Amino acid sequence: MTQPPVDWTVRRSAVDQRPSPSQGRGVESRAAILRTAARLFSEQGFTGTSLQGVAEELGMTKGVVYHHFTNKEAIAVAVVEEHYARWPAVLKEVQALRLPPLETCRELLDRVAVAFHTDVVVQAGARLQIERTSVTARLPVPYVGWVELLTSLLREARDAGQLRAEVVPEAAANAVVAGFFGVQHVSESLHGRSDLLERWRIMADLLFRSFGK
Ligand SMILES: CCC[C@@H]1OCC(CO)=C1C(=O)O
Repeated sequence: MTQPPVDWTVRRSAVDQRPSPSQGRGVESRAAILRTAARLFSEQGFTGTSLQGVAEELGMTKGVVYHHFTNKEAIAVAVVEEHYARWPAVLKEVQALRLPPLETCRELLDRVAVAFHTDVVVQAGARLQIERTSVTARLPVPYVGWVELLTSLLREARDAGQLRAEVVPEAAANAVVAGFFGVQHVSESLHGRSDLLERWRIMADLLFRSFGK
């Protein structure tokens, strides 16, 4: 059974979001602004990044940036939205492998770990969520999409007889989300995510071996 589409619906912020351009140079400019802002947010944080700084990095005027985004908060919301927008395609790729549910969980998060290791938009989204109280706009609610999806997958694993009898799918899903979040945060804080994949492998082995029969 394929999982219901995860509700990664973004809770639209209070920030006025300009409509995304539909074609041509506008699309490229908006994408370039997001990539550059993501790099600066990831390196310097939300308060350490200015819209002026994003424009200067791109060799653009502030006016061009304002054409796409009403303010720095709107850029931050768009970056976090792009962070979450990565996951449905990863889920679809893994589902196409038609693995058993527990292996689908593991494979999915192994690929998400690679994205946290290499994708600056994913990295920026994670940092902005940690700094969310400094972002004066309503960011998407963190973690809940993953808890929902992993609970669904682990219920399938239970129903397929893959889980030990005492493993409660929702509790296990929350443990996986907390474990993944913690591993990527510790790796980023101590080693700039250089050892993220190894740290995740160790955590995932412990978690998934404790779930399985
Ligand atoms: C997959 C674990 C949860 C994930 O880890 C970092 C982060 C950023 O907030 C997450 C999220 O909001 O879903």
